[in-house]
Amino acid sequence: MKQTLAIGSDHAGYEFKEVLKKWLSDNGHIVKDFGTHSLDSVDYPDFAHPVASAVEKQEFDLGILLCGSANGVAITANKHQGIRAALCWTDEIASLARQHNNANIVCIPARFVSEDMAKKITETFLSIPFEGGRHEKRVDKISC
Ligand SMILES: O=C(CO)[C@H](O)[C@H](O)[C@H](O)COP(=O)(O)O
Repeated sequence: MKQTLAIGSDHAGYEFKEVLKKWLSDNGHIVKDFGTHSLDSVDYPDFAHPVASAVEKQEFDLGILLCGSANGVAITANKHQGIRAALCWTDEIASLARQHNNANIVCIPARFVSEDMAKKITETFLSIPFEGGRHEKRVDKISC
């Protein structure tokens, strides 16, 4: 299924962001790049907040964020009420983030996964649906 995607990173995730952006576009997805646009050192919240806001406003189906460990972008994105950002370092974790948590932003630790794994994580995150059922009420209880 072709989807609309918001993508962003800091300098540590920049190279993988460029790879993922082209690969996703080549596969028919609509991808908006919220930066960063070079390897120059930047601050991850400056990119994680705009991606999270856009996904929260439902301007995009899903979001993709990258930084070195993915902790910075995940912590930032999860400040947004409508966001469930999941730190994913394997495709199995990415699958569970969708199936059980209905995550709407995948956070990829660019300094700790291969390019191939970053693609597998992304592909899985975009294709696996939320299971609902017993997970529905748990996800509903997240907001405070
Ligand atoms: O925010 C992070 C960790 O929580 C990210 O991994 C950043 O990419 C990292 O902190 C950047 O580190 P650098 O030494 O400034 O390149």
